[in-house]
Amino acid sequence: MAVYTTISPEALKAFMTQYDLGEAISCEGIAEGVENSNYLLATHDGRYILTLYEKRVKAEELPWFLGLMRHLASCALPCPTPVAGRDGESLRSLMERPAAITTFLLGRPVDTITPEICRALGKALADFHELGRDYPAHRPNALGPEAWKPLLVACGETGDKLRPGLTHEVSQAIDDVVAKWPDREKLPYGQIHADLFPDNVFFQGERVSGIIDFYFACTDLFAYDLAICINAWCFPDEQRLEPILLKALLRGYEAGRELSAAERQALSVLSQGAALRFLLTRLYDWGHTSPDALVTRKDPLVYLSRLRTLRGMTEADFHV
Ligand SMILES: Nc1ncnc2c1ncn2[C@@H]1O[C@H](COP(=O)(O)OP(=O)(O)OP(=O)(O)O)[C@@H](O)[C@H]1O
Ligand SMILES: N[C@@H](CCO)C(=O)O
Repeated sequence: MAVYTTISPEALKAFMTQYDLGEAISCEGIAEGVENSNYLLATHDGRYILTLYEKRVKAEELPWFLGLMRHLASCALPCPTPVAGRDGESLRSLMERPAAITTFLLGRPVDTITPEICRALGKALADFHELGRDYPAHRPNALGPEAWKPLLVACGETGDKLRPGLTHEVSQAIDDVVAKWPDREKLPYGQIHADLFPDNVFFQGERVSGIIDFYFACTDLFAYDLAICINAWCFPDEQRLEPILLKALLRGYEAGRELSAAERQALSVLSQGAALRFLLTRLYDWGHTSPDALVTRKDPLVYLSRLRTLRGMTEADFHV
């Protein structure tokens, strides 16, 4: 569930007077998602998403995220566009939370990941990177390699309680991956989504019809974004990387942007880094979310299995 903040009818009515969208006909909480409170808002004008930003998203960073969405949508990438009120502002406040209305996108996340789906996803990711080049604003990746050790420390004993020896294993993996991490200046970088998981991509048939959830987006290596997708889309189960899905993802990506030899070579270590990033944030949430909270905690150990698989692979395995 992700409705942390309930909106009173009076507050919604007053909020809507700031827009040219007509009155709200309905405003229903959306169960999916974990970070923010999302509502499906119907007005006489159509359907929209109303988001109240909660804990993890910093209010001062919202203009960067909304600006990126606005920029990419204006370049015809299928992503939500922030809707401006009469005063031209799209970021405002509701129920004492930062809030914004964005456009509604058609389509659904896929139930089954196929090579065709991975190919389409890869092309959409390359489009994201290419179109983002004209968005000059910079946002450092707050969950990049420098963040991993402090995050592991902040997890305390959660890791070892979940799987004895986990903290030591992850600590060693961090040291190893950080030592091999590519120099950012040597690989192409720009705006990346950084959380392009299957629940954040809508499809109509085999066509990508929506990319949502921009709140981890940042300025980082393009190939790292691809490495995140390898983790999230190419493992049909906890630990088996399916080469056919990997090949389709890379081919799809290269239909939009060619990878350099250095990027190909870096995919192995970048994929291990991506596995570490999601293992660590899931572990942190595991230890910091009470089991009776209304949020479903995501299993960190899936990413331990993936990390192990990726550490057993060679650079050549990514030359599919
Ligand atoms: N622009 C949109 N058009 C249609 N549906 C949307 C849109 N944005 C969000 N949704 C719906 O709301 C759900 C939750 O959105 P989202 O994934 O952004 O939640 P979140 O809590 O902000 O992020 P997270 O996935 O990181 O927890 C989505 O699964 C989708 O069903
Ligand atoms: N995609 C993340 C959740 C937060 O965006 C995960 O699966 O761990």
